[in-house]
Amino acid sequence: MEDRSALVLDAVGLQIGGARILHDVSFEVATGEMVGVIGPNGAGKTTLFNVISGVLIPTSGRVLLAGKDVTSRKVHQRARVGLGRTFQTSSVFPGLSARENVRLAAQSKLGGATSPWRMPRAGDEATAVAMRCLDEVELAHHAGTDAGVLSHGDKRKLEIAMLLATEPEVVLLDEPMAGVGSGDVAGLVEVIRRLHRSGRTVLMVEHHMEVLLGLVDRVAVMHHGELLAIDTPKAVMADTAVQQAYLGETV
Ligand SMILES: Nc1ncnc2c1ncn2[C@@H]1O[C@H](COP(=O)(O)OP(=O)(O)OP(=O)(O)O)[C@@H](O)[C@H]1O
Repeated sequence: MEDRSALVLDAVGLQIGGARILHDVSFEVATGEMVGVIGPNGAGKTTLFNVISGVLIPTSGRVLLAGKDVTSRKVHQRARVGLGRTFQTSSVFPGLSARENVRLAAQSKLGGATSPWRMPRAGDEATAVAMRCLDEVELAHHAGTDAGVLSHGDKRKLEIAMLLATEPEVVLLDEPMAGVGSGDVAGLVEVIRRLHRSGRTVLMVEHHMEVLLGLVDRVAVMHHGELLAIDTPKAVMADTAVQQAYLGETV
């Protein structure tokens, strides 16, 4: 399976001081697959994302992206191999329009220069990419709107558009539903579903269980820094070890 895997975690461990934060985590995500990551508070989900994206370097084990060992590579180097990530907290520039936000992300991919008058052609191309990405997340009608006044749901869509502008093959979504009003959930779910249908590989941490279970192909369950289970949503929810881990919490 390794050669058709977009992402491989091979016995990944992270020790900080005396604390064992991740222990022997191994799983593979196939190209085009969507996998959800769940687990009780403090289970290690964010740390796992940090290890995959290069924010943290594991103290043992390997991380492979598209077959390449990226274990010791930095965040921007992993981006070059096709990894993109959104964060729990909003990363948009509130005083810039939605289009400008995506255009800057596109420009960073197209050649680094963020000054539009120095690279007019790249600027035009970046604007075209920005409009295409905004369209993909159903936000084209807000292209000229300041990002700061968008609803939480639209800000999340904008972050996904900014991510798409960097053309990632593997997309990490960190709690995309966090802070999103109930009226915006369905639209955002549709955008994430479309990301998946377009052939991208998606890994998503999400506390909104109903949303997650309805979207993903498989669910990875973290508990005390270990991978407790990885299977279809139905099989995972029927797993007694998983139910035990969530005892006292709502699954
Ligand atoms: N830099 C650090 N030093 C020491 N302990 C840490 C560090 N970072 C995280 N931890 C601990 O590692 C564990 C896993 O944290 P992590 O944030 O990855 O969990 P999580 O599953 O994302 O939790 P939540 O659902 O609450 O966001 C927690 O017990 C946390 O306190």
